[in-house]
Amino acid sequence: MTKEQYRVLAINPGSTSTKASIFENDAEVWKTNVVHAPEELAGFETIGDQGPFRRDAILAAIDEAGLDAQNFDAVVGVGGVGLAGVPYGTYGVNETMLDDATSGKYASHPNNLGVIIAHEIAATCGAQAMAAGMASSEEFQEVAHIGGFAQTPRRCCVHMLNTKEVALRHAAAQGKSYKDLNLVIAHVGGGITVAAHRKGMVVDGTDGVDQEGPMTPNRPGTVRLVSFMKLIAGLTPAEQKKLVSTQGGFMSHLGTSDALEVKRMIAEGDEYARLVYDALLYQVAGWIGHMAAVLKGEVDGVILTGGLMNDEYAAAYITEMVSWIAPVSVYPGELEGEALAAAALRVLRGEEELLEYTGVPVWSGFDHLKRA
Ligand SMILES: Nc1ncnc2c1ncn2[C@@H]1O[C@H](COP(=O)(O)OP(=O)(O)OP(=O)(O)O)[C@@H](O)[C@H]1O
Ligand SMILES: CCCC(=O)O
Repeated sequence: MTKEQYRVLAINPGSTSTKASIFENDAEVWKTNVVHAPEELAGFETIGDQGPFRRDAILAAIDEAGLDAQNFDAVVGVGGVGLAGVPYGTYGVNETMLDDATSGKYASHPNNLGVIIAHEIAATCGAQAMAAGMASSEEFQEVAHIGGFAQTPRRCCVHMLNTKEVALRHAAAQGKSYKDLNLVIAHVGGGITVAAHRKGMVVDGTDGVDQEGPMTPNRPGTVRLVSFMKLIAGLTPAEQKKLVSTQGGFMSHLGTSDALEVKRMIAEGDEYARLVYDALLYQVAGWIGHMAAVLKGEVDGVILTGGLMNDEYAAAYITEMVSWIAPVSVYPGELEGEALAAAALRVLRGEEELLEYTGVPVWSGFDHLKRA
């Protein structure tokens, strides 16, 4: 039986902070972004070890706000990048999912803590634990899976949660359905991904974690491989991992991953900072062109979203380069809390089925095409 009012807690752990929001039906009544100092996180050996610390930080923030941390109908965590490539949707958190998120079998990323924390908090209050917004959800067309080595297939690792929510709202504002439109959507934030959404399916997209696509504030994106091999020669695996996941992009060129700091440098007349800032935007525009080709030029709109799109200069720079493709719409920031709550509410209201996570990816390779 459906209720008139649902209360949902949404949890979204990122690399340096944990975002949480409480929704009463569609209204966000409280939100927080608990920032974790690097020295606090440095004390944990694995990302999984950070779970209790981040969970307690959220519960303390709810308590400090004088709110009830118990009476939830659902606690929903971001599915993120660390789960199997299952169809996009909203899933009940089960043991298989917890095992995959904990082991880092598919990817070890702070997002993995979303479903773990959701499960723990839901268990204390009899709420349904859910996972939504899996970046790893598999919708690629088959040709997009081929990588440059047989051993390195391409896979989906796109900012699904924010970009699909933005696309749903963009379509609705035009009196259309997301499933009617062909869109190229660039999420330009702390991480950056660019994807081709064909009639509601992400048929191709850059990989935000495996380093493909534009450079980001702290990651390299696609790099020249032979030069890269020279760069990492002599580094340990741990040093290599740190280099590619935190030391690229603005960080490599300018010593900061904060785009606002880069803008301050530019305002003080730093010409190199200007060039590097422009280069990130130039690379985003280039990948938008790539995804327009994936859609064979049949593009109804280009959408720019993410934190960096708060900067009018940045949005205008990309728009100038890609507006020949299709009309460009800018949705600065992100709607991830809203997207998580909306996913949970659709299930609670009976509008959408709560899916069962099997841990079995829908795409598992090309064996069915290979000759014996
Ligand atoms: N007005 C602005 N101008 C330029 N950059 C901005 C502005 N506001 C925020 N940013 C930048 O946006 C980035 C953060 O974006 P966002 O909040 O989308 O990232 P995130 O949530 O940490 O990661 P992700 O985008 O991968 O989910 C930071 O680099 C921040 O400096
Ligand atoms: C989907 C990519 C997430 C990230 O950039 O960390």
